[in-house]
Amino acid sequence: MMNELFEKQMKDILKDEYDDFMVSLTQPNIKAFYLNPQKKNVLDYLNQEYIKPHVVVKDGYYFDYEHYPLGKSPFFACGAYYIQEPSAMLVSHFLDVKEDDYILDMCAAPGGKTCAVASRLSQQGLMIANDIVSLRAKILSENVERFALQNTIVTNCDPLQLTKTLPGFFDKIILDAPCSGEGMFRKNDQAIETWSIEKVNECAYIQIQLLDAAMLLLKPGGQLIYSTCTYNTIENEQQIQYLLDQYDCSLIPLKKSHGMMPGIDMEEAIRLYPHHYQGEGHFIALIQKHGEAATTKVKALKPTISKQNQKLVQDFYSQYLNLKAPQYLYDNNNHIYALLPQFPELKGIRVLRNGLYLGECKKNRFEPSLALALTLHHEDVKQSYTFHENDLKVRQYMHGEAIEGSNQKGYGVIFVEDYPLSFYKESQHQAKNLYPKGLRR
Ligand SMILES: C[S@@+](CC[C@H](N)C(=O)[O-])C[C@H]1O[C@@H](n2cnc3c(N)ncnc32)[C@H](O)[C@@H]1O
Repeated sequence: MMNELFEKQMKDILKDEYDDFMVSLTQPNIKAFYLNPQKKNVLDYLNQEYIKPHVVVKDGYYFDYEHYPLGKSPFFACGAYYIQEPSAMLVSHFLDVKEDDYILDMCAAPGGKTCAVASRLSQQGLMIANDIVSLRAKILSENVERFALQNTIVTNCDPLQLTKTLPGFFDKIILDAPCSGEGMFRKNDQAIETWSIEKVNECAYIQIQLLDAAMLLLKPGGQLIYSTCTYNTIENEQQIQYLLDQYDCSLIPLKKSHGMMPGIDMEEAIRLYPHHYQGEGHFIALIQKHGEAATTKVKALKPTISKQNQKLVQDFYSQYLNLKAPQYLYDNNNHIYALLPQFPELKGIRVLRNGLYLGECKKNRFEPSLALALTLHHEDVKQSYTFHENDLKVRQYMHGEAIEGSNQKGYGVIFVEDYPLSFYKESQHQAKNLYPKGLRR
């Protein structure tokens, strides 16, 4: 049952379009995905019959999830694509990403925008993806791993904490704010049930704190993209107006097409309604912070690793990979990460992932991680098994079974077509399963 206050609000906003809007809420929602630019030729392996290019997002596609459940394909587990709602995709689409930008995704879980944007950055760029809720930050971290991102740090904190450590540090900030979720009513019945005007006001209060924090964290000359999946003006245009009144900044106009509507008395912003645009409800605004860009110096995170653990990692690389071990290693209680030199020290902040997690040193050996496997190519590994997408062995492996082997003893990688799925460990003609228990199905 729709809330009467919500209905009145939507009538005020939409006027004679209100009935069309209500009809659109009874129609099925639309699923979409975008390709991982780090994984080549993925489209060649997908069934074109069930996918259709997104109207504006490069490498974005709609798909027929009833007939083609892409979330269940092993390609999904290989990080070949990310499944994301087609309106949400526009946020990263409208952010002008430079390869070496330093970017913060303040409210990042489960990671739809983080993965889209960080996969467009080079190894000189940096993404810090944060979420305040620890369980959600963990899911974010798993998605960052699946997408094979090496330039990304995952944190779990109140973004206000970051303002002390990294003021004026970021070229771009994504603030996909927690909101009252009116735009999700078609997708999620719970969103309807939990809506109230009190919730709108609570969200607006948190959004203001986050916007103030974002302005502190942003470099002069940097850009902030703000989005919500809700329709009321309190959480949208009024928040942007607050920024324009309080800070030296302006709106960058977003190009509208395919039924994207302007903000209310705010032409530069975008409103998405399901009766106009193929996707759920959304609001997006892009803000330019004025001022001369200056480089903020922050303390870099120092690589630290014992000689013994470094040797274990190097021995693993020379024995099993055709790659040199990464230069900057960081040892957190025998869990080894590959840092990039631009990673800042984040004292007092809960960090879940400091760049690429390589694996664990234990009992005088190095055990490689899934995260490392997911970054590899055929030519990077000394031994491997490659299967077609529909090969029963892939299903068996993902289920946790060992598979019959014919390679040398030791570690290798299972590939599904061109994409790594997991390490295995061979002994006695068996490729033992190293697919993490939590992911088996
Ligand atoms: C709309 S969702 C983000 C979706 C995400 N950007 C994506 O594209 O996958 C909002 C997120 O904000 C988080 N959140 C709520 N309050 C927050 C706060 N004060 N600081 C940071 N994150 C917060 C929630 O846990 C939730 O994961």
